[in-house]
Amino acid sequence: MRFLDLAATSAAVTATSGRKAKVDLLAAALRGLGIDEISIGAAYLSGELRQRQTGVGYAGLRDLPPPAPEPTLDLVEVDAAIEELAEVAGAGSQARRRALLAALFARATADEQRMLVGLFSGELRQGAQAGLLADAVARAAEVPLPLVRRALLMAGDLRAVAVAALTGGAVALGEFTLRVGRPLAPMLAQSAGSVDEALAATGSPAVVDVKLDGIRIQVHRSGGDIAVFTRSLDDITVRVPEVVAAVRALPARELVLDGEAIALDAAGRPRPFQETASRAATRGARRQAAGAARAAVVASAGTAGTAPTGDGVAAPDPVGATRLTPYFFDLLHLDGADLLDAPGRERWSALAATVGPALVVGRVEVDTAEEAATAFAAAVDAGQEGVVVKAPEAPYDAGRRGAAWVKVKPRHTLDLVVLAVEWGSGRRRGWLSNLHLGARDPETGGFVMLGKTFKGLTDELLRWQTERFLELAVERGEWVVRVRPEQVVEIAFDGVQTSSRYPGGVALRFARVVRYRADKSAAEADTIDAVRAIHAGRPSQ
Ligand SMILES: Nc1ncnc2c1ncn2[C@@H]1O[C@H](COP(=O)(O)OP(=O)(O)OP(=O)(O)O)[C@@H](O)[C@H]1O
Repeated sequence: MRFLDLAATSAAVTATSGRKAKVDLLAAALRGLGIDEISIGAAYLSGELRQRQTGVGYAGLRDLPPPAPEPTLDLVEVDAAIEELAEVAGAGSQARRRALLAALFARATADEQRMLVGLFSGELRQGAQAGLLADAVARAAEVPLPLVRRALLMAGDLRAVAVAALTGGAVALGEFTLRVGRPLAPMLAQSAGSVDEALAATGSPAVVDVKLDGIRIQVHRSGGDIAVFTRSLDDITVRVPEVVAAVRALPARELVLDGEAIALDAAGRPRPFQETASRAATRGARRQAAGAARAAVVASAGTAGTAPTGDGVAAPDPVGATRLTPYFFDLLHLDGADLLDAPGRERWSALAATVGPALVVGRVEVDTAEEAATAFAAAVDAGQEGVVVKAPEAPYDAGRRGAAWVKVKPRHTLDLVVLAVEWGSGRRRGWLSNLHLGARDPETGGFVMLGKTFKGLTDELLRWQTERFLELAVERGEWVVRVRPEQVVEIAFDGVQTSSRYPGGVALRFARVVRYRADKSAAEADTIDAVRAIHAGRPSQ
């Protein structure tokens, strides 16, 4: 396929507002791809390059050569040129990279150049696009959408799924099953303002789990090989040897466990979240592609105290003063048996029998709202973040945010995306301070602004965010710096009010920063629908 045709599709998708029309455009483009172009085309249509690192940043995209008058590039050529660029290393690499980039851009027409800039800068990478593309793959391959979604959750890799669907149809998609060692998208929770609301969503009886404010861990064990993945499927095995050691001691050969790792003080109460988070420090860690993740489980993880690096050299002890304790709340695989579709109660019995009472989260079964309220109060008194109310019989819905898990915290929080930042004044002069906050709009793939805040920012956060947002800057005005919508921030607020000031018609009351979320991408931020649900007093997605 000509690169120009793909660029035209991408531009048309952006310019079209209806979801169905977008999916139609994407499906038509997918159908037009040759076998060796599917992986490349699927990546470009979701706004990504196939190469994770190219060494080309914003600065490298200035001063490009004038566009070519006629289109000559095809997809495979563009991908090969970028591959060559990505492989440049060693002395003189910057100049060589610049020359290769200039050569590629000189062959591209104006529309093609725009597409290339979007791909290199990451501006085309929008969460909703990946969702649309799953629909488009189903349409183009004429297979049921749930099959594509399921394969995607198991593989975590849209390109592989697109290739399978378009070349082997439903049969090939069926081969993406749970594989020990390959991380799968974790099940997510809806959010409610009270335990009553949560119970209304799950039904009674329900189980009420303590919600630990640590880091989500998905632990895969195959014999002596153990790998630990975060919520965003980053491999953090070498960073958490104490988790590896705990799982190594369990009496099972093959396991996939879901849980939370948390730092506790001597009295068993949670230490501040930042301490736990610093141990995982996933920012910059690369998301594991399916293949790399498989390799990770093969590279046997170390025992507590030392952390072998990839080449077998012992790295300094990552545990330091902050020891993490794992607590598990789900079991997805046990010694050859997949448990994803088994009822929650069965998964819990198998989990408790395998890991023992010391390593499971606190859970009680409740029949009434009063019992649930008591469990909630006990969790909060113990210094925990809240509870997750769960429907006891529900299957494990990988990657879904259904009504079977509903979290309740004593205060509202949302994970929003920073759209722009204002320069501070007075004591904050010279620092980027007031954040413009946006919720994700799954319909358009864009973001809807909900308000601004500069509250809750420590000096350390101000320093960090000034550096971070200058990195993400796309337009530097005198007062406001517009940024690429990539940084997720957790915001606490007192309520949602109707507002004529902001485009979504709603605004947050007393928004303040809780923390930056390095473990979430903008595609996973909360949606405008979730904000509207809070406004209307319903559990939200
Ligand atoms: N007992 C538990 N059961 C399920 N999830 C739990 C439990 N304890 C802590 N958690 C954490 O709560 C999260 C559930 O909320 P959600 O799926 O919305 O993810 P999230 O957006 O990361 O949530 P949050 O920011 O509230 O932690 C899980 O990702 C997990 O990390």
